[in-house]
Amino acid sequence: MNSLGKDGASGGGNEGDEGLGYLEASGREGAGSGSEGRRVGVGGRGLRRRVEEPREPQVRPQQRQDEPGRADVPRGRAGERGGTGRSRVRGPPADLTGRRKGGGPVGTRGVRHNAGRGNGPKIEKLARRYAATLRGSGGGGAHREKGGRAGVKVSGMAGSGGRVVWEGLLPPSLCAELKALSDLFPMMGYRSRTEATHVKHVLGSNCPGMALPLLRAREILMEAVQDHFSALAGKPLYCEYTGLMAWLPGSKIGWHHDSNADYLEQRLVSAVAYLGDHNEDFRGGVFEFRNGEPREVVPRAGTVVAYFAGQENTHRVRQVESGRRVTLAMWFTADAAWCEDSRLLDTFGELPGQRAAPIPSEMFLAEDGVDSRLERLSALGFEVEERSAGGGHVLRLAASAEDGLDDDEVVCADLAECLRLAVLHRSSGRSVDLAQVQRCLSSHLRNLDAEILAVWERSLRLGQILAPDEPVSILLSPLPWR
Ligand SMILES: O=C(O)CCC(=O)C(=O)O
Ligand SMILES: [Fe+2]
Repeated sequence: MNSLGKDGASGGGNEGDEGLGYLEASGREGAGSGSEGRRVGVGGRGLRRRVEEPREPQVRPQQRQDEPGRADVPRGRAGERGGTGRSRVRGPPADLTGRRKGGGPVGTRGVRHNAGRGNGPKIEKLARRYAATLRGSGGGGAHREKGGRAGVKVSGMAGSGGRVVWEGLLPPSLCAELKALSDLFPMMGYRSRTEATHVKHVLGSNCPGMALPLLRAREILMEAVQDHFSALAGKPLYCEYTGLMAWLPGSKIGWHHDSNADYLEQRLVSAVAYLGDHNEDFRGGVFEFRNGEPREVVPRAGTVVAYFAGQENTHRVRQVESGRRVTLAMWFTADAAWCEDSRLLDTFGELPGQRAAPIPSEMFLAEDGVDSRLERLSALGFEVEERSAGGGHVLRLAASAEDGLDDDEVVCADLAECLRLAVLHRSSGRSVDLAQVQRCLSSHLRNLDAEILAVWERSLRLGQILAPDEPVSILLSPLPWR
């Protein structure tokens, strides 16, 4: 059993999970090739394929006993995701996907990660560092906060059991990078009409360098949470889960607290960073506590809400009406056995990317069979055609009347490359042709991957691999064509 298998947003897992099976899976991107070339983009109805049972556990639904949202969310209805009126790309009907087999939440009380495997000394080092943080905080996290983080506004601490809102904790450029990253890895989330991008998905992809901004943001949140909550909890905290979440139209979550199931009981503190702005990037999706102050958190890029994961912080997220609400969700634990760093280190060893294998397509299929990458491509205004001869995909930016530009197309190795080019093209503007983007991106990615290998070698601890002021950019930095 791969220890990382007991992972996922639910933090629990299923008996019999194969762990990070996708890292060893042989399934190629674009399975189903060999058929005639066909459109799979806008209006192409997605890639129809019979789906193998996934070896990677789907990120499981967090079982919320007290969540009205779960029962009334209809699952598996084709064409239901989104609802923004944009053109839809549909995949095979739900009965062909079979992808949730064995993926439901299973109580795993007593199941623990084999976190110490090969990492005993590293964990001790971590614990020592956390203990030092705790001592350094002078027993008053809140006090430090007030004088602390330059430019960060703090609210909501008084009498709220440690509940805190940091405004401007993540810089806008980092939020933009993370939103782009969420566009690039839109794997199915642990809740209906959501997408999730866990740090392991990025490290295990063929571009581990893209994990840099995620690790940087993880570090910023981790430090803030440790400063504030370790002292309040009276014990050191470890990061237990780090993932980007994209909430699509129709998604919501009813009243719940974040440690409300057997397999979530290790969770002590929750932190959610908002990466986009309410009423600009999306409508709806306001966060609300049932009691106490602050009662409501209106998402703004860079704002972080953090709170103890117990019942005293029962909360909900109101339905997202339109757009894409992207967050960075992190949970923290006092139980070293659940430390995410050690699970990632177990899986990737000293050098991420060395065990990289394509993430199987099943992980991108929603309950209604929609391939989320195709949906993203469609939303960005691209079509994809799967080629029969020589494999690969043709990525096509359809000219629209407003652009006054010709159709532009390029051949990509797989859907992951299609998405990278599409996202980057969007961020660089339509005057750039796709072939130029492709040329620049491939050298940029080589450099990035070399960079992450270098920083990984410099430190064993994930959260320390980036110097605090090191600029991090995967897509949105000035690239050669600008
Ligand atoms: O995205 C948010 O604002 C909170 C999400 C949440 O409550 C959860 O994932 O448990
Ligand atoms: Fe929650």
